[in-house]
Amino acid sequence: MPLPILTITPHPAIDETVSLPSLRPGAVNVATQARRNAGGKGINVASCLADWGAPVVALGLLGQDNAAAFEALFARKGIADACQRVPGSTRTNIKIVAADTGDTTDINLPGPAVPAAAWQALLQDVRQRAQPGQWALAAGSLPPGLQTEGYAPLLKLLHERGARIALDTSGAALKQALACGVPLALIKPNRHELETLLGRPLPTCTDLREAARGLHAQGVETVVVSLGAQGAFMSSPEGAWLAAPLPVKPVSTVGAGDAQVAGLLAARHAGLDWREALRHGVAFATAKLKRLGPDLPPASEINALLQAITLSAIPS
Ligand SMILES: Nc1ncnc2c1ncn2[C@@H]1O[C@H](COP(=O)(O)OP(=O)(O)O)[C@@H](O)[C@H]1O
Ligand SMILES: O=P(O)(O)OC[C@H]1O[C@](O)(COP(=O)(O)O)[C@@H](O)[C@@H]1O
Repeated sequence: MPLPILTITPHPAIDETVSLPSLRPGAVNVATQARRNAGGKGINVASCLADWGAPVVALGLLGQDNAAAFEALFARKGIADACQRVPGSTRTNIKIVAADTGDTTDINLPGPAVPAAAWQALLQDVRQRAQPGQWALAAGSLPPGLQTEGYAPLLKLLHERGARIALDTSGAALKQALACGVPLALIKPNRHELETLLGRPLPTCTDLREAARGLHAQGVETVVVSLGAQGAFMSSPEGAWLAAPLPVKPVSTVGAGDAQVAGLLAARHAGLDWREALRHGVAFATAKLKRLGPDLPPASEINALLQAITLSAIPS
């Protein structure tokens, strides 16, 4: 029985997606529809992994007053629910999808402050569950109460337990996590997040290659940079590649990055190499772009996308 993938989401969200014909700031905007679903980075990754058939345990911190949407998602997909419940409600993040431009505008709110005891309980649970060689993903921003110490205690714990650590976060949380010196198997910033981290623009593949070299020197095994409509870049111990985007008219870009992380993890969990992992990442993300919410289409659709992906090797 393969070890399940652990996803750890300290700051989940209910995503409220509001569809508009066009977004006019400062005016009255009349929506054509709205939908709410359980989300947040590690939750979305768990959801895609479960759709693909990979075993997954969701850890994190859920507000006890509106946990039902998450519980329903976990039950529907057979995701093991190991989330701590904290006082209050999980935050709601607003996603505005404008039909005319195809752009999505994200308004992400802060969740309730996390009591120290809930974070300690989460760390204790991770200590008991994580096994040598097991894939564990820490994902998303950090809620009020956790921003000072950041991801460091969690990453140190996972490293002590011998887990293979993937991290998908941004801003100060990413900077702090890299500074704590724990070796990471995978990070997946988007281009903007990596530019913010390094404080310089990274417009070309050469710039991305150079940036990845610096991250490898800091103990990051593989760096995947999602490039939106330009595809995705990977620098790994097996080589560096640029994956061309597949032609798609996105229904919403929310969760595309999370689907990409799920594809990367699904492939590595199945014993595939990094090159195949990049292909799975792009296929999952492309499939996700075609739909709202946290679900992937059936495996047959993903497999068809996998056949269409082209990778170009980037010389070192
Ligand atoms: N407009 C698009 N056309 C084709 N592929 C896209 C498009 N937008 C995103 N993707 C795919 O989805 C992946 C993740 O999207 P991206 O927006 O970069 O992630 P994030 O949500 O983390 O910012 C990209 O690497 C790419 O493969
Ligand atoms: O953890 P953060 O950075 O606050 O972001 C949370 C938001 O990101 C999402 O996980 C989507 O992320 P991606 O579009 O990068 O895949 C939403 O479900 C959620 O509202």
